[in-house]
Amino acid sequence: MHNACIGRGTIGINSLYLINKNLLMKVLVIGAGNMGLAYAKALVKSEFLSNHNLMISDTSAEKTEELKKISRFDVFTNLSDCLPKADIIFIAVKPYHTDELFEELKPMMSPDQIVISIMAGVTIQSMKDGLGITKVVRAMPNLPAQVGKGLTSFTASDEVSRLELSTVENLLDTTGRSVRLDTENDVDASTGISGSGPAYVFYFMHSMMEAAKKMGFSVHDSKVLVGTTFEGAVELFNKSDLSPEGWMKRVASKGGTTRAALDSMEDNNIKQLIEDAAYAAFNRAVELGKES
Ligand SMILES: NC(=O)C1=CN([C@@H]2O[C@H](COP(=O)(O)OP(=O)(O)OC[C@H]3O[C@@H](n4cnc5c(N)ncnc54)[C@H](OP(=O)(O)O)[C@@H]3O)[C@@H](O)[C@H]2O)C=CC1
Ligand SMILES: O=C(O)[C@@H]1CCC=N1
Repeated sequence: MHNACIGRGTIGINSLYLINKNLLMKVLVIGAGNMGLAYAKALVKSEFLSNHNLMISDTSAEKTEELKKISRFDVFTNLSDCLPKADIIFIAVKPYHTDELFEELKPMMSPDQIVISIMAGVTIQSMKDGLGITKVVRAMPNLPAQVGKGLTSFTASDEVSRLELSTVENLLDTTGRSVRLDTENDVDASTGISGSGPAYVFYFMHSMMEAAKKMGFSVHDSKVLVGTTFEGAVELFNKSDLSPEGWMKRVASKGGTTRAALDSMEDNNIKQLIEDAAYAAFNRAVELGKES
């Protein structure tokens, strides 16, 4: 059983003190890719950071030049120019870049800095060893963070204080909701559900769009049919306590069209295949942890 504490992305009374305090802190995001940029954009829009307290760094000069033109944050190619100024550092590079990155960061790190890694599978111990610090948060967000509807699960090393954890939670909630978990194994498990999960949804959407196109719909119309169906179903699901099975029963009439589709899925054991896929992602996260 996973124990979770779910943040809603809203600002509580206790957070007011933190907001004022946090306006003074500086955050650095390393890696301006899908996720790093999603966090950077959400953080600069939030109440927790004032302008130019958000720094972002990427190895690609082309990317940093582009970012300088459009962004409200300070952009760096050289980590030595920004890392020492940061209180909180988000690491958003691919797991296979950790060795070279940690080697570069280690001599510049200071013990008060808090590192929040969003890298799949990279363990707290490997970050402590690789960076020579103790305050480490291991987080697993997902892609809807780009539109403020993300889900970030996280757990932290014992050295991160309760107040620091509240700050971290506030920062994570800028991209949606956060779930605090007890163990790193829970974070690996959540990687198999919410971290990788958007891709499973897109897989299902793609399959439905392919079927629609085979039935003669244009790409545009297939997108509208599928996208609107997902949007409506998710809204129903989120706005009630009814289980997915309960909702399935409401759609399916006895002897009707939906029953025919659901029977076909059952016959093909789709449920088991999806479960296997989620476990494949979970197991891969554990494996990455052993490699890190
Ligand atoms: N994409 C997703 O849905 C999710 C991803 N994650 C995790 O987020 C992390 C980032 O993924 P994603 O954003 O998709 O990856 P991206 O490849 O989009 O972004 C990573 C960026 O970091 C840059 N980079 C590489 N090394 C360094 C370095 N030493 N210093 C600064 N920048 C560097 C890369 O440059 P270059 O391209 O030139 O290498 C790239 O621009 C991964 O570890 C992944 O596990 C977690 C949850 C969801
Ligand atoms: O595929 C990956 O490894 C990352 C982690 C979760 C989503 N993307």
